[in-house]
Amino acid sequence: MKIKPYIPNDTSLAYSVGVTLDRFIKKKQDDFPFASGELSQLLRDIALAAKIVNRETNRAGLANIGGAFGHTNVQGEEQQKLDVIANIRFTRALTKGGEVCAIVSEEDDEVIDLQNSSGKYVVAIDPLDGSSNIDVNISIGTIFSIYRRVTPVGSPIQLEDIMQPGNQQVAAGYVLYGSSTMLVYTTGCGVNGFTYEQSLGEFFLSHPDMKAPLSGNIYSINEGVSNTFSQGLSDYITYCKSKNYSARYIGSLVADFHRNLLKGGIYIYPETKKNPKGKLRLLYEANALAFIAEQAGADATDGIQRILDIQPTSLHQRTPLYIGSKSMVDEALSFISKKSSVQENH
Ligand SMILES: O=P(O)(O)OC[C@H]1O[C@](O)(COP(=O)(O)O)[C@@H](O)[C@@H]1O
Ligand SMILES: [Mg+2]
Ligand SMILES: [Mg+2]
Repeated sequence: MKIKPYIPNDTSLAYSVGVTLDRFIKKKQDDFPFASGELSQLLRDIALAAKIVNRETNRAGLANIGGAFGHTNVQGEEQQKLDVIANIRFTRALTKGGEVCAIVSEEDDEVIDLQNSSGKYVVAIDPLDGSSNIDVNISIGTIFSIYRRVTPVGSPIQLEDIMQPGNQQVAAGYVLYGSSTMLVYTTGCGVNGFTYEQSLGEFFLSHPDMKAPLSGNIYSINEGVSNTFSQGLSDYITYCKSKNYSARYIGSLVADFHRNLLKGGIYIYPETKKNPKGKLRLLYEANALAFIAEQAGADATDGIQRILDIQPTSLHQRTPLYIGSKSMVDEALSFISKKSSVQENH
């Protein structure tokens, strides 16, 4: 019996499809000899729910799942049907996956206790980000943060399991439902992006080891509320214009963040009259993107401190957010801190 070693056949007849998310997760897990596979399974559960939500977003217009759901969430925002559908899909996948003990969701007033005595992880999630763009076919997303619970597995969920600062995240990421669907995540060892190949039902590694440019020329801010900006921030926007930076604002945090992460830029959602503490939520929007940003060499602050060092005090608390290329965040901070110190002295 003849045995021959396998020699990879790189013929263009059968080009390599690339590394699937599953294989990538498995390989990363092998890098950690003591890894038990639970986090890997949790990431796979999130990917599965993302595929289902991707299918729903693609056919939102056809399947009567566009439009308002007719209920207001704890933020006082009118829920869209797709907000509710995405929330159900992710909660169900995380429950069935068996690795999670509690979920904090934008769409649920309270912590969801999964009564899973073996669940090690807590997930904070924005099931559908950019809800105002659902019905107009503009990119939307999902944002997630993963923490290890701090109280013993099997014991009742405690506040300290939930109210952990962002620097305690063990993983975080987002899904972007755009012209293509991508899943981008970090476990604290760099950032990797995967593109969804619909016909194969698989995410493939398309953006290995993502690094944000240190500077850029894109600024993303809703200038529609500029009359409530601090003087320092107004001066910074004037400065951006004087530098001929491009103004780009999609109104979907995930999409604006993703573009700036790839091209270099800054996204700002400041304190405004309507949202004196900013609009975006710390636990399931800012923390996840701040972890990704820092892992890709970018920065994230609330204008005063590192987002990841903020100690949460309430589930749906909001925070101002300045996130993006390092030198641009530094620039913005130099403007806002200068003015606020001037105002303080006067
Ligand atoms: O319309 P505004 O005030 O500019 O706010 C847009 C921001 O609000 C959000 O839609 C808030 O997120 P949700 O859609 O998850 O509630 C962000 O995605 C976006 O960046
Ligand atoms: Mg959101
Ligand atoms: Mg949302």
